[in-house]
Amino acid sequence: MTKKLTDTERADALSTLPLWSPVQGRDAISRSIRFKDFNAAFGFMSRVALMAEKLDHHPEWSNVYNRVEIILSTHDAGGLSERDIALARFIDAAAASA
Ligand SMILES: C[C@H](O)[C@H](O)[C@H]1CNC2=NC(N)=NC(=O)C2=N1
Repeated sequence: MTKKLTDTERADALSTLPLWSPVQGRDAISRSIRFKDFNAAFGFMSRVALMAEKLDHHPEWSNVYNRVEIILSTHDAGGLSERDIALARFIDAAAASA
């Protein structure tokens, strides 16, 4: 069972993820990403989806044309865990090379 991060672990991890913001009212982080067009956005989502399956850890997300809104939280733990941090790092790398 994945554990929630402690307050210190959470703060340390978030300081290394400047593009992510805490979600108000819940233990989760979010990032909004704008791509060149729908093709770039959906290509990114496909790459993240394959990794999410591999990690058995899935984002809450939505897409409108070239924008993807992502929320990460660990449902089994009821909050942010190191799995969210790992997925956030993968997402940042995938978005940077899109
Ligand atoms: C059964 C399956 O392993 C679990 O439901 C996984 C799937 N993907 C998941 N994704 C996220 N974000 N949080 C979870 O707790 C989670 N649990």
